[in-house]
Amino acid sequence: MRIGIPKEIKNNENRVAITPAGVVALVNAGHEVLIEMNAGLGSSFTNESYQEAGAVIVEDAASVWSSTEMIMKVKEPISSEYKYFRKDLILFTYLHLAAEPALAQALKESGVLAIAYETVAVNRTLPLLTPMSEVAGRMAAQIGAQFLEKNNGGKGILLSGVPGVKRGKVAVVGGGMVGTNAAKIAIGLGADVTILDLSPDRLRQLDDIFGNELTTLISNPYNIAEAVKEADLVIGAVLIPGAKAPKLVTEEMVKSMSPGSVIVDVAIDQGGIFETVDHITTHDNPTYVKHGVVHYAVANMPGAVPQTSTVALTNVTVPFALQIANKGAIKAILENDALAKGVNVANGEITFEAVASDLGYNYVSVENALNPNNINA
Ligand SMILES: NC(=O)C1=CN([C@@H]2O[C@H](COP(=O)(O)OP(=O)(O)OC[C@H]3O[C@@H](n4cnc5c(N)ncnc54)[C@H](O)[C@@H]3O)[C@@H](O)[C@H]2O)C=CC1
Ligand SMILES: CC(=O)C(=O)O
Repeated sequence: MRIGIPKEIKNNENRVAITPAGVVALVNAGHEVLIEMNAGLGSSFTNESYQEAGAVIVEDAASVWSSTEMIMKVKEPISSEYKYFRKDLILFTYLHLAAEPALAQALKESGVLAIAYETVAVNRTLPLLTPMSEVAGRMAAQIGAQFLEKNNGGKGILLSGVPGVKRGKVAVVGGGMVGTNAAKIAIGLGADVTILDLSPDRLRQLDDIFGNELTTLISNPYNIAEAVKEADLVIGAVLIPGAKAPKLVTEEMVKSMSPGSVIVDVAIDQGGIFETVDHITTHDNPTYVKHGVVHYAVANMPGAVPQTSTVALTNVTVPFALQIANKGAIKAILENDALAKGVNVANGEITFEAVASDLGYNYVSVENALNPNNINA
């Protein structure tokens, strides 16, 4: 199969969808890899390092998209890339379609076979989301600490406090990958950390991991309101796979926070959990202030630490890309339930139930969408 890797063009997106090691794996299996010139530079991979691994460097994005069967990306395509969509194209990338209605429409109309990293599922885990959630969760505590500094717009506290002065309070809503990693770093920074999750079993696991260093609370509107009101930093880390994130933190709750507090809405890629987060921010302009609270809502946080993120991401994506390339997409999907769960759009149909329901489309199962006879039957 011919596999194309365009340069990422989202604001400050420095990751790339493949490393030289990934190229070697694909080329050794008999595939061709075409990489847009300089696509790896943001992650410190030169054109020469890709060529030595066996890839072909292509000058422009249009040629990468038009001359390959599968495009591997990091971020969801932005509108200037929709023109490259076509019926016989496989797109393997993050998509977050519940929060991207225009992209969902463009993929449907074009007939692209779109496989979303974030919904590929093995049992109840999301292996292609996990490494970036680890990165973003760890960053969230770090970023929160930074914006709590007075010169960055915050109230001017050090999360650890110092002897004789109380510590800062961090509330993490959602105790999955992002939440656990945010808690780990916030605890490491010396903060007083509370985590809220819907699942009592998850809270038990977190209690086993962190012991008395972490307060666990069941997630309900009462507990969220209390925790948010007391917190200096609130981190949004909830996910219902594929679906638009629920607005768990209301405007009233945000108003109850003291001036100069900070919100980091990591779940913004699925629409965000704070009512007061009304737009996605960028690494160039990461925050805005509403009701006296600093809001951070960057949807590609790991793009700021590309040397870590690109390797972590491609460690998990390349084995799935190999399956698709080796078997052909349809056989690979039908033989691997994990990959089938990643399919969000096929043959003009939305094939992920939560996406269809959030965007108001009919849901068609992957098997039926891949076999048009079934749809008409
Ligand atoms: N902004 C960015 O750059 C990045 C954003 N993300 C996003 O972060 C979000 C979280 O991802 P993960 O931690 O990997 O998901 P996860 O599936 O590991 O964890 C989500 C947690 O939310 C909990 N949850 C569900 N409903 C809840 C509720 N009402 N109250 C409290 N908890 C609830 C679940 O029980 C689960 O423990 C996702 O939207 C993901 O796409 C991930 C990486 C980068
Ligand atoms: C998960 C995601 O969308 C990201 O890492 O940018």
